[in-house]
Amino acid sequence: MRLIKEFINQYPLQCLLVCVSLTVASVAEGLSISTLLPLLTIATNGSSSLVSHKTSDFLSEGLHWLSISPTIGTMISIVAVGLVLKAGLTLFAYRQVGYTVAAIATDGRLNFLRALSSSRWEYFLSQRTGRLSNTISTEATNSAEAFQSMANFAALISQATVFLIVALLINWKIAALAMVVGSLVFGVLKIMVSISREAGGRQSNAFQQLMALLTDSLSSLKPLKSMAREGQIDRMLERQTRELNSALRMRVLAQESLKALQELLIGIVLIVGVAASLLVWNLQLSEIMVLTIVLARMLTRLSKVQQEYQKLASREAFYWAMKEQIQNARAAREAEFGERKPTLEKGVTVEHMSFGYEGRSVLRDVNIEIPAGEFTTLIGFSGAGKTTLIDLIIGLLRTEQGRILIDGVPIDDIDIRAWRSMIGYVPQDTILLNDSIYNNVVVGDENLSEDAAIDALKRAGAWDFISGLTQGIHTNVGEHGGRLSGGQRQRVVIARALVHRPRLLILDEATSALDPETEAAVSATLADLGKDYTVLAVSHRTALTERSSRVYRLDQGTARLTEVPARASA
Ligand SMILES: Nc1ncnc2c1ncn2[C@@H]1O[C@H](COP(=O)(O)OP(=O)(O)OP(=O)(O)O)[C@@H](O)[C@H]1O
Repeated sequence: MRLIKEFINQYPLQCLLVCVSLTVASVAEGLSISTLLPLLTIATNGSSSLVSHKTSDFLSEGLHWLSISPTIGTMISIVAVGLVLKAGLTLFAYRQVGYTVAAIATDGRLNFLRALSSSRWEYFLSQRTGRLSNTISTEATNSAEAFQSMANFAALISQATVFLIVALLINWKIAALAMVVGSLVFGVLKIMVSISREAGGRQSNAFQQLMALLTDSLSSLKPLKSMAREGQIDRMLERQTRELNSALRMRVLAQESLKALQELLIGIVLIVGVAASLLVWNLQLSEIMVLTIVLARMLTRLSKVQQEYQKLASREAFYWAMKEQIQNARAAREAEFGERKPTLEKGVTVEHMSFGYEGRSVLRDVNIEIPAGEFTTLIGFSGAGKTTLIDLIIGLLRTEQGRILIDGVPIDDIDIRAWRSMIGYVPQDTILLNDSIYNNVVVGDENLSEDAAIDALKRAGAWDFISGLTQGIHTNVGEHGGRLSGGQRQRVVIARALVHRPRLLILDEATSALDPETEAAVSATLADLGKDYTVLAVSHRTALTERSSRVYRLDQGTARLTEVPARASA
């Protein structure tokens, strides 16, 4: 099976440790069981008909070689040591399995997150949020649990093999016959494994669709509910949920049918075997009893092997789905930039820049200057390409048609992460984390102190309202920042953009989601920041255009310098 090979390649040491300890554990168990038979023989004063001579001979030769006499005490000790060894090794193996399961889930999640954060911006935008969270949760968990199934599968195979050897030592003809009939039974039931694998694939797919749909719907639920149009979403969600339910039912049916049929067929095999042994081969009842016990255990283990294989098959789909997500994100990796450290003493120049999405032209021969230390504003109709131009300056988008120069150095030659770390970006949508104001400003950066956050909040004009809160900077902002007003949220986002002391401040319609009064107040704060930073703003607010030394209007894909910044409007 492909997944088993994959796990062996990815986690060779863990697989080896698990495999060796499970095998030795099974041998230890086999040794205890084979010792039980001669022990019974001795205990029943030599009624050797209970076991074959081979089993006793094999054991007594071993004991003789070790210079140990085969007394009841020795035998009991061997049984006890075998059982303790088995328990210890099984514990060791399954502890290793548990650690590996956790490692597979963690590695999968981290690999996916790293690949995603290094992917091209266009690729990231094309992903559905629900699909991404499904990879992190359901697919990562099920992929890891597939390893658990693989370990159970290996443990059961080694136990079944040991029971088979014991059975062969007792009566090889009957053991071989049971193996042949058992194999036929499992061959017939293979179809259930295929059904499970198919159901696992359907389930993985249905989960992906449901999570993607759910996330998309939740974000647009309010307007749809307000217009009483949520019914369509309900119907789509219901359809996906029913599809998931149907896949789950199929998986359960296949699993339960397999168990029930296995039990039935194993029972029939044993009854027919006992009847044939008595009537055809005329074996003694005691020998038949021992064989029945050993063979029943062997067949039960084999049936569980098939059940574990079935679980492995149904979890496999999740592993490959996650792997595909990681590979796709890696294939969409951002192209390499250069290594030159950026400076911003003179400014940013955009020269003859053209850009389009999927062959559709958006920017045509754009030329603009963003002088260092000055306030530059972009205006233009919705869809004119203002955000696209900003994304090109940040290096989120790339084009070979035209150049962006940072202090005269082409952006392609620059260490792009160093360049981005010189940027403070304030977007239109203020999505805050459900966390404290402080954590929303520093966003996990341990190098940023509380003093730095307070300083940034003061510069963003947020300190007045924060100092009035009981918990101050440690106040939780609620889901999506719902405990703050729109203006307060936006000021926290501005502080986030200022806290790492950027050189270039990019304001992408940073005030347009606010009501006029708040917009005017926040715009005044932003205009004031123009004293200390190089600013590139997308805005039609007079407060910002008035503050600008240059205003470019983007129209029909081209940028023109407008002459009356103060009156600029779309
Ligand atoms: N990821 C994308 N894939 C395909 N087309 C896109 C993508 N992003 C933007 N576009 C298209 O490019 C054009 C310019 O979009 P852009 O967001 O740059 O405009 P804008 O001037 O910032 O608009 P607005 O003022 O409404 O934010 C639009 O027609 C938009 O549909």
